[in-house]
Amino acid sequence: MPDGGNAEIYDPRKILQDPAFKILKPGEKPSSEANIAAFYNPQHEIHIVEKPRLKPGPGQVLVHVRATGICGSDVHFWQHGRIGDSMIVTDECGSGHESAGEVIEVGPGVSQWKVGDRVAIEAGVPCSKPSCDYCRVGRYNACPDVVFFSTPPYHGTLTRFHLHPADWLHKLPDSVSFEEGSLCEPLAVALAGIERSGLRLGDSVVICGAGPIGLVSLLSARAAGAEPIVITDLFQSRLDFAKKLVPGVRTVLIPRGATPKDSAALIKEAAEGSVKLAIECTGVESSVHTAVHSAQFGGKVFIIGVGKNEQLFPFMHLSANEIDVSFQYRYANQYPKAIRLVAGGLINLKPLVTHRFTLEDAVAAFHVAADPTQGAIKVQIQD
Ligand SMILES: NC(=O)c1ccc[n+]([C@@H]2O[C@H](COP(=O)([O-])OP(=O)(O)OC[C@H]3O[C@@H](n4cnc5c(N)ncnc54)[C@H](O)[C@@H]3O)[C@@H](O)[C@H]2O)c1
Ligand SMILES: OC[C@H](O)C(O)[C@@H](O)CO
Ligand SMILES: [Zn+2]
Ligand SMILES: [Zn+2]
Repeated sequence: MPDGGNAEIYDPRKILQDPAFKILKPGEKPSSEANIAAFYNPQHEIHIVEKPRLKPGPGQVLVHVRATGICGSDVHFWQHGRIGDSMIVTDECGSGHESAGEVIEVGPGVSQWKVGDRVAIEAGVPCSKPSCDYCRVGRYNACPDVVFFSTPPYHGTLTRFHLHPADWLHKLPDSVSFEEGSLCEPLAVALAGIERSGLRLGDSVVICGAGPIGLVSLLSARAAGAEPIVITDLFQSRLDFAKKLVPGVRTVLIPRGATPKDSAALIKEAAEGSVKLAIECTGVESSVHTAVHSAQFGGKVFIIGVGKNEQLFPFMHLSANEIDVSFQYRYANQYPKAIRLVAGGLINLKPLVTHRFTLEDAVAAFHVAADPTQGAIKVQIQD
């Protein structure tokens, strides 16, 4: 953990060492109004904890978190204890980074927020120092000192009261619910991808994977004017969900064990040709290859999904077809745009929430999110 700045202010050890920090036993009732949260640990346990309700310091705001979505990465950290080589669960760690809530207290020097304001919480807080090249040029998702709440060691926003820097909250208009505000986080991922992919009106697109990220990418690609749009998945139920969400989308069920070339042939048949842009939202090697074989000469494969550390690439096919490959790492500068698109009615996130739980029942919510047979798209925890 880097020293100084946000890393020191949001030092996770302070909460773990606070006498008010307590892990509740299964079934144990928290005291009413306690600052409860869902934490996981290196033993792959998940539980409700009580933690201190901190006072906002200079430049900080205390938010009553009203809605939080469970992301696949929250489930992954709980069940597998790590993502890649750098994000490793080594202690009790708070989950959740898709959140929106209500300002309940402001710290000294905070003038832009008042009690009662409704906000979306941007979970990645970069250092913002002028000496940081990435922060200075606005590519702050690359800040080496970023505090990303819920990525170990930093505790997440799935808690009743969350302390946040005032500059990294975004106002929600009255027409945008807390639920939609929290969904602006995965939407920000998709919007960053759409922006950097260079998608233009009328471009043909395939989206590989119809999970939450594929679905918000679908909504974004539709709003950006892509046509036709094909979406793939291994599960018909996910494709049916996509079709309900965007009736004009063309769906392709990827047969288990099919070669990427065969899968790409199905996509090309559905799209009536090779596509200009393939947005990969699984991170699975065979799906990345399928995306590559679906793209036209001079097209692009834009990879949002994350997966195995090392993957093979169809090198000569990419080379002989001048196919560009790009990646997305989280997002920068997308929240205001996400909120405008939702408020303006261009993107409707509401149907994505399939399950709702109270904060006290967050552990049950995680079990539903982790069990594919439950058919959840987005599980939300509301308080
Ligand atoms: N780049 C980023 O900053 C960023 C941010 C958030 C999430 N992600 C990643 O995006 C990916 C998608 O996230 P999600 O929450 O939608 O995950 P998810 O697991 O819910 O959805 C993935 C979907 O892909 C489908 N799938 C799996 N293999 C497939 C294949 N071979 N062909 C077609 N479909 C296939 C699955 O059935 C599932 O419906 C994950 O890898 C996640 O870690 C990346
Ligand atoms: O939505 C943001 C992502 O889930 C995060 O990057 C996470 O996967 C790792 O920190
Ligand atoms: Zn996430
Ligand atoms: Zn920085």
